[in-house]
Amino acid sequence: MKTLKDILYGVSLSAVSGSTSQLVSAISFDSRKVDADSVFVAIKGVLVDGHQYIDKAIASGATSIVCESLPVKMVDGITYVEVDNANKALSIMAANYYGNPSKNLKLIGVTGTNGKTTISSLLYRLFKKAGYKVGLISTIRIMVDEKEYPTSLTTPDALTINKHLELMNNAGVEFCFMEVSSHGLHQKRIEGLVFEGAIFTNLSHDHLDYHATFSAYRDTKKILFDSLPKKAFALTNIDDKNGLVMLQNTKARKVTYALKSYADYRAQILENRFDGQLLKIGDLELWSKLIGDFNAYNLLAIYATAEQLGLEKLEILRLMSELGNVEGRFQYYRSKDGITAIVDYAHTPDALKNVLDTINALRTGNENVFTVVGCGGDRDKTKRPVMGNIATTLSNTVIFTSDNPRTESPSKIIEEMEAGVEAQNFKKVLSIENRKQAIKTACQLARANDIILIAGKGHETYQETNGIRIDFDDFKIVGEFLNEMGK
Ligand SMILES: CC(=O)N[C@H]1[C@@H](OP(=O)(O)OP(=O)(O)OC[C@H]2O[C@@H](n3ccc(=O)[nH]c3=O)[C@H](O)[C@@H]2O)O[C@H](CO)[C@@H](O)[C@@H]1O[C@H](C)C(=O)N[C@@H](C)C(=O)N[C@H](CCC(=O)O)C(=O)O
Ligand SMILES: Nc1ncnc2c1ncn2[C@@H]1O[C@H](COP(=O)(O)OP(=O)(O)OP(=O)(O)O)[C@@H](O)[C@H]1O
Ligand SMILES: N[C@H](CCC[C@H](N)C(=O)O)C(=O)O
Ligand SMILES: [Mg+2]
Repeated sequence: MKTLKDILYGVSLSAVSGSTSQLVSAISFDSRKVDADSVFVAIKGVLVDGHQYIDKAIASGATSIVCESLPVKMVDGITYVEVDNANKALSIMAANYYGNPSKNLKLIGVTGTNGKTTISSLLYRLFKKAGYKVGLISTIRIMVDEKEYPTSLTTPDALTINKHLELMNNAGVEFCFMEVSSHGLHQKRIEGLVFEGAIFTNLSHDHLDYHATFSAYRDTKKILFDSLPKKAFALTNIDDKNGLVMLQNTKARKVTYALKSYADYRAQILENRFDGQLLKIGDLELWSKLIGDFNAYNLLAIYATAEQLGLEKLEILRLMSELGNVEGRFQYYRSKDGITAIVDYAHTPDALKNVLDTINALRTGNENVFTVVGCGGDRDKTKRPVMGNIATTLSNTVIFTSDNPRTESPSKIIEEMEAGVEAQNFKKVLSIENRKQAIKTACQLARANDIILIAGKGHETYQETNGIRIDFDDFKIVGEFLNEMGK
């Protein structure tokens, strides 16, 4: 066990009342999960202020408190520590508690609006194929080499991150690829981690409910690059207009990638087909099973990262040619009649446009494109009309439906999506609240060789309404309907 003093190493303290030499059994930031002899960190959250639960934490066994303002009435025998930023303190404490595990492996953070899961998951697979022990912290899962752990956030809280990094240390993991979300950065979940490199994918409209402005959202992403040490690499996509912004204040080695601009790593798309694409990377060629221009960017970022981490060029390309799709990212099913059903996690305007552009570019004749799409409840409302507009502009028929309504009214969300539809496209729209019914209708309407895109939920296996999750799997459902209908 460590002492409170050891755990607080590196945290800037503004006041201390009581002894810090006591042993600490655990750290908690939730009064409902406090162990005896633990330290409770009071966080000012989005919904409530953790400071109001300090006494409850003490009643449950906490013997020390870390908070942003000392309570007026302090309990005898309890140590109180005041800090400027409790989120930041929690993360540094978590790293200390678990023995700073990020220092014992090469940790690479991936940030940006879209592409984080794709890039980190494929880098995990590539390094596994190259024979290394590898870790992954992603939206879909956490992997400690070959052992899988469930996760519910893209970037988990600092205790969860460091706990799994310690497991990775114990398993001899050399490289860990981790998604770094803007919420994670803003809430300082990654403070105290030491990165070997960072990757920026792109920046587009998302989470503007949480970050007040687009520039605030951008500056949050930049924190990852600002915090890199000198020996790390900072890899950025300079075809994105915010790509260079990420490099402005970094101490790390600056490395760029692009398809359209002059960059350290360049690629050209030579051929794009439904079963893959041919890319020219530098003066070498790569046939990849991943399709779409957006995946060309992801593949180039993967190639550049692998090279920055010391893998050999030809070996990287050989391993990359074996990589297939990540679950729920352009995952497709071909029916007996040649209907293609694509399940994709596009839940932002940019992702939806990219996926539909990719589909339209691959159409060879007069196939119809049916899009089934919704927008999440309790999430950025401003993206709803924009996604409604994109879906109807780029498809022949659109079925607006529900995607995790959470505490909002599903019909209200659909109305907000409909508000973005241009008059000439009204005739293309059907609105069916029940997602299963919406998918069934698309299957009924589709004729041989048509294309059905089911967007927004990707790998998710549930639909969440008012805190209740029911099993729901787009990919399984669409396959079953097409099969049942004998199409
Ligand atoms: C909006 C948001 O990011 N919320 C995260 C935040 O919770 P919060 O600030 O709302 O917490 P709160 O409920 O206000 O409580 C404040 C504090 O009081 C404590 N508390 C509360 C009640 C009580 O009885 N006792 C007690 O001690 C809480 O434990 C907390 O420490 O901190 C929690 C602990 O780390 C997170 O679990 C929680 O994620 C929620 C579940 C969430 O849905 N987050 C999403 C939006 C998110 O983070 N998404 C990103 C981005 C995904 C993407 O890029 O698309 C992600 O990284 O997943
Ligand atoms: N490089 C890219 N540029 C634009 N769109 C992309 C890119 N890569 C993937 N997409 C699209 O965005 C969707 C989400 O991709 P992915 O899950 O890799 O992103 P993410 O950044 O992890 O998202 P999240 O923020 O939810 O964790 C994909 O299903 C695809 O439609
Ligand atoms: N990580 C994202 C995923 C959104 C996916 C979509 N299916 C939704 O539920 O809104 C979020 O929590 O905002
Ligand atoms: Mg992700």
